[in-house]
Amino acid sequence: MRLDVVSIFPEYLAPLELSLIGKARTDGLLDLHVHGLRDYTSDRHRTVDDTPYGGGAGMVMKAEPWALALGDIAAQVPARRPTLIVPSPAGEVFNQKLAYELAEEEHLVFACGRYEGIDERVLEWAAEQFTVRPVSLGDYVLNGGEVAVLAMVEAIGRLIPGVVGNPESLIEESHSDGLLEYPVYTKPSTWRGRDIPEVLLSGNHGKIAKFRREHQLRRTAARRPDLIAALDVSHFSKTERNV
Ligand SMILES: Nc1cc(-c2ccc3ccn(Cc4ccccc4)c3c2)n[nH]1
Repeated sequence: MRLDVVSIFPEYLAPLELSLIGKARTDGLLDLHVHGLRDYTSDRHRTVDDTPYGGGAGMVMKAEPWALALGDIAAQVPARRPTLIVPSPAGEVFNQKLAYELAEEEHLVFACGRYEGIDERVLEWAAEQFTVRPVSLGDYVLNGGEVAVLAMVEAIGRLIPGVVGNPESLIEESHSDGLLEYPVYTKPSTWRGRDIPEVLLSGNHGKIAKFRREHQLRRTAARRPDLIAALDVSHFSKTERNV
């Protein structure tokens, strides 16, 4: 997968050189390029923003540098129609389902806005050669798109085959089956007077699976009842429907 990120703070994306995503890049599983938007300006001050039409506080990102940057990227990779992800408070909310969907794409481009956002005409112009998707990280306000891109690239990148060492770990984690994950424990079995659930020492894999499933259901019901409501009844066994 090819990924391009455009930002006025390219150094903000440095964490993507670390850990699993960094290794995936050196292994050639992810082809990630970060671009500085100011490289697509032509004035002495490398201007990327201006005052908003209609008035109001703050500044808006000018369209031309974005069109030059995105046009350059699209020309570099004559792939199938790239998907342009535009982090925005006004976007569809990112979740594991969208992460899986985007992990299937050949080429993702991320446009990190700042200030009060990007001139809307950029998204209209980009729709000619990109599939444009405004995406929110959640219902809270950030100062720009970079943090959202770090989160999305990690969530998407780890789903690419070969990035995560043991693909089985992708199956049991939170949200992969619509439920939150069960509690996990490791040595020592007694820690500061606290024991782990005895069943986990039993070696009885059926009982352990049952314990874990029950705790997924309890944890999800307690912390995220909205996820329970969203699940189809076929997701639950007959006994679980009465939990
Ligand atoms: N989930 C989520 C995403 C964002 C986000 C994404 C990109 C940008 C670019 C500028 N801002 C600042 C901003 C704050 C409020 C209203 C308009 C712009 C951004 C915020 N906030 N929260």
